[in-house]
Amino acid sequence: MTQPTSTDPRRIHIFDTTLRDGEQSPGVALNHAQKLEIAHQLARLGVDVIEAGFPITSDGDFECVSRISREVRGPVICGLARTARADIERAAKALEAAARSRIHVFTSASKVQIEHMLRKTPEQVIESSVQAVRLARQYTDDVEFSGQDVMRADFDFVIRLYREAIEAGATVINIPDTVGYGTPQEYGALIARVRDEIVQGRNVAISTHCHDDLGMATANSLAAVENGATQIECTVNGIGERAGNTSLEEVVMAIHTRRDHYQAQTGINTREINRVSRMVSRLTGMPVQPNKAIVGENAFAHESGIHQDGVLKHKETYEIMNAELVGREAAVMVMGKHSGRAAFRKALSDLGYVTDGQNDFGLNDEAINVLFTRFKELADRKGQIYADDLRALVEAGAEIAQTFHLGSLQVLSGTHVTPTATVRLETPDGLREAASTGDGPVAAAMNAISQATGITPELETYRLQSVTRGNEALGEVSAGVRYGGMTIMGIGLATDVVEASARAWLHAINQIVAGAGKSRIETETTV
Ligand SMILES: CC(=O)SCCNC(=O)CCNC(=O)[C@H](O)C(C)(C)COP(=O)(O)OP(=O)(O)OC[C@H]1O[C@@H](n2cnc3c(N)ncnc32)[C@H](O)[C@@H]1OP(=O)(O)O
Ligand SMILES: CC(C)C(=O)C(=O)O
Repeated sequence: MTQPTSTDPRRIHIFDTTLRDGEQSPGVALNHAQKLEIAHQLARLGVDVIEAGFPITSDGDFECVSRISREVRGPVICGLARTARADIERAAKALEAAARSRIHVFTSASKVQIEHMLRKTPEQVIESSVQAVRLARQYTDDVEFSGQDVMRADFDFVIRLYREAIEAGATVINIPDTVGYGTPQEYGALIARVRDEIVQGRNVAISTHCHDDLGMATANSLAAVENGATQIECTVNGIGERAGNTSLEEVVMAIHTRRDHYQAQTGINTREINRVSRMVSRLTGMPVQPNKAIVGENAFAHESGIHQDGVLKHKETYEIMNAELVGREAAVMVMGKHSGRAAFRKALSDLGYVTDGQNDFGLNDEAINVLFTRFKELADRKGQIYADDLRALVEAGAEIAQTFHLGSLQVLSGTHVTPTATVRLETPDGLREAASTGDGPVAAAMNAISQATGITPELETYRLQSVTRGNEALGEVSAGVRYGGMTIMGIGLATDVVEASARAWLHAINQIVAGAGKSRIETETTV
């Protein structure tokens, strides 16, 4: 076996407590099948330890830890226990079938918890902890010891408590900031003290267990790594009691991405991170916030034109890690009102409308500019623009040179008024305006356009469908018209169905103009 050298990165063990502390999230209760599914995925992810449950809690929890012990191979399987004999014996029983098992014994370290919750003296806490660790060691060589709430405890007492636990046989000492009170500097300093005063020279691992009450769980865990911790307790998506625990994905990717700084590595197969995140979110019913680091929907998305342009030119301008590395698709360009021409062009190219600058669909630079203006108008109203929106946009508007552009449309309609529409069209020769009534707002808009253009086709077919998602979905109108012996299909697209109808009508008229020639329009306009 190769001996590690002093320059090898330190190995940080990932202790996953999604199934124990994570399940303590208010409202979450996983059944056996769900826990087993998550445990198998955690094994694929490559965590070092799975805290499978707290077996004394219920027969169900006991049975679940037993099943995971029987069926999941790879990680150490751990069960939680208070310092009570019954808890330890129950945990030991549940872990019997595990290939490698750990009993995790915990007490309390802070004055407030010792006095008001345990109702013991500090000496009694030390005594019961020593007894508990010794008992646990009768069942396994791997015993973890925790004193809850260390960051609000007297640090001299913490040092005494942990020294006694190590003497009694604890092999991992976990330093929990149970209520998320510590700052990175304070927590790091305590870990350094534990390392220097009681762990130095012994085969005992220092572990972190941080809560996110002040949003510092990840920073605190990493501060501990900088000061000698070699195990991080964490949960997928950071779920857990109250504001949750340290996020597994955050610490793992921080250590990976900043290995220059931490000089450390984990055994996690990072490509499984996204899968486990989605699984835990689905099974717990806890959605992941979109801006959540690493696993949030927006974590690898770029929406603003300047960022999109930068990323298209060189990914590293705005990315510190590859999305593929955590099992996600390459960075996504979200098309919206902040997007610029570079991203718009790329999106059209991805959809096959522009290839290597060549123009397969009649999309020359001018056409792209026209579409881009239309895209911005749509984005202002609709927010996010999806691929289907872009397809519809191109197919509705790009293939012909438009003589008439819809400048504005106003429609008055209701239960006791005659529907009336006023349109303003932009043409190469200036503005044209007209107003008209109709049986409904759509007919009024079409009549007004016909008046303004001087072209009145006959409407043969009319179809309205929603082409995209959400409340602000684009409506696409296909209007089949007859004019001069020809059937022409006009397509119109807008979030407003009357506007989509007007655009379809105008699209058909523009095709008529393109086919018939300018003199014909002028003639008809004067009629
Ligand atoms: C920070 C953490 O996440 S710790 C883990 C928290 N997780 C859970 O509590 C989930 C599972 N819990 C349960 O199902 C129950 O609380 C049980 C089964 C553990 C205990 O249930 P009960 O016997 O009804 O006790 P109850 O929950 O009301 O009170 C907890 C008892 O444990 C004692 N206790 C708390 N921590 C410890 C400890 N580390 N060691 C020994 N006793 C402890 C309390 O002092 C209290 O004892 P008391 O009843 O003599 O006052
Ligand atoms: C059991 C301990 C480690 C715990 O969950 C905490 O202190 O938050």
